[in-house]
Amino acid sequence: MNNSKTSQARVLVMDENIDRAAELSHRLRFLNYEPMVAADPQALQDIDLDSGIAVMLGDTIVGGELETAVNDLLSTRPNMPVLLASSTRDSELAKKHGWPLELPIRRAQLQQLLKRAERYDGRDQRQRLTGSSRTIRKVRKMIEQVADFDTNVLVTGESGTGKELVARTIHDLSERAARPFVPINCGAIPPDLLESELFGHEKGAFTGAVSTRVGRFELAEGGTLFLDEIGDMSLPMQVKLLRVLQERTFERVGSNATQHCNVRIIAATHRDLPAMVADGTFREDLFYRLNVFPIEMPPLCKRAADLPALLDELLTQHVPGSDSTLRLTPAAIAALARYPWPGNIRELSNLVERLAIMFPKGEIDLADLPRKYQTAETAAPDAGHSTASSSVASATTANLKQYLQDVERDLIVQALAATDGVVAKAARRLQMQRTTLLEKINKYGIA
Ligand SMILES: Nc1ncnc2c1ncn2[C@@H]1O[C@H](COP(=O)(O)OP(=O)(O)OP(=O)(O)O)[C@@H](O)[C@H]1O
Repeated sequence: MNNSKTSQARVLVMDENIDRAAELSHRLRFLNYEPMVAADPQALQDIDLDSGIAVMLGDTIVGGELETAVNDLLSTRPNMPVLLASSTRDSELAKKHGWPLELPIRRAQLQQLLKRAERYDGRDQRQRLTGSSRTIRKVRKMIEQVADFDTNVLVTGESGTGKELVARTIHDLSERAARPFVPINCGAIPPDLLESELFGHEKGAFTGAVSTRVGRFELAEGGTLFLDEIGDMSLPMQVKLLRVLQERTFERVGSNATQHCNVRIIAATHRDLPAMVADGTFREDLFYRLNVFPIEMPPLCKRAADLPALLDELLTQHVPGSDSTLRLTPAAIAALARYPWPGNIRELSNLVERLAIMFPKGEIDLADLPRKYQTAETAAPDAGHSTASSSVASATTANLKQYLQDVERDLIVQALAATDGVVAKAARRLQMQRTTLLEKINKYGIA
């Protein structure tokens, strides 16, 4: 039976395998989508691409002419969702745009991804979790796995690693996307005010309650409530929260009227909750309620391979006008890759914002960076962090060779992508000899 959609969304099917494309088109029609098949770049040009389209690729496409055509297409339509067959995941295309689609295609997965792609189309991609390192790919996969369930999620990780972004992405990909995403920082609100913030209050419920106020649970009705810094919540408040999670009901402060709520909970903390449970400062029952699906965000120093992509992303965010020529030299990027980043992506974002003000155009070289970023060795003490950051720094030093190789490989891939694979141009961009670049391309097995 067809689904109940009234207007048909277009799905561009790109596959050099004609039989498979035909079979997929048949399935798409059955699911009430309008398939348009392109088996080569010429066919792609003949297709009317005005309406929102989800793009799907067969596994033979990457590296071929179609990939170039698709890249051209996506350069003018950065919000277009792309469903990619599994064996293409390592390509630049997959890293930038793709949502993995397993082959052979199963109807349930296809339907789920198409629904998600329809919801996603047109959304601001700046909020996407940038990066293609192994850890971040794993996080992305977990987000996709859990998004469609109402399961409670606990996101852990150091401050500034992107925990809130993870929560928003889960919400955006979920069936609740059209309803509110309501964040609250439990650590920033005085304990005696947190209850009324969460549940609201009636007029006159306490001194200062001059009018009735709706709480965050009510504001988030039908959507997602993001409880940031949950580890900072007082024990009495933990008891109250536990009750809402168990019974899905609450009362405004000063009211006897019980209200039902339909809210998905995502909590986050930089604290070690199991240790807090052990020393009695966090309730074990609440911990288990929240920790149904844990996601751990890696610190930036463990995601060296993502640094160039994050810099690109943050430059786009902080530099007004997408045609800016501002970029960092390889030497500057290499220095940033050595830095331990105790403040994680937030610190990186602040730095990029500052650089974008100081150098609105052109190249930012090593000497242009604030001093503490120029060499990792001087960075750790300057950063004012104690044991945690020194251990991060020593771990970084131990992996320095691998770390720098990851960054070098990424820079080469980016330079090649930016110069359409012309090695001589890429070499100029990277300020290295063409022969050296060829050696490195060989060494890293870059296709
Ligand atoms: N993968 C990413 N790509 C681009 N920007 C990111 C990414 N992750 C985080 N950011 C940016 O870094 C900043 C910090 O992220 P976020 O607030 O989600 O971190 P957090 O872990 O929730 O921090 P805290 O624990 O301090 O609340 C934000 O400006 C966010 O947009």
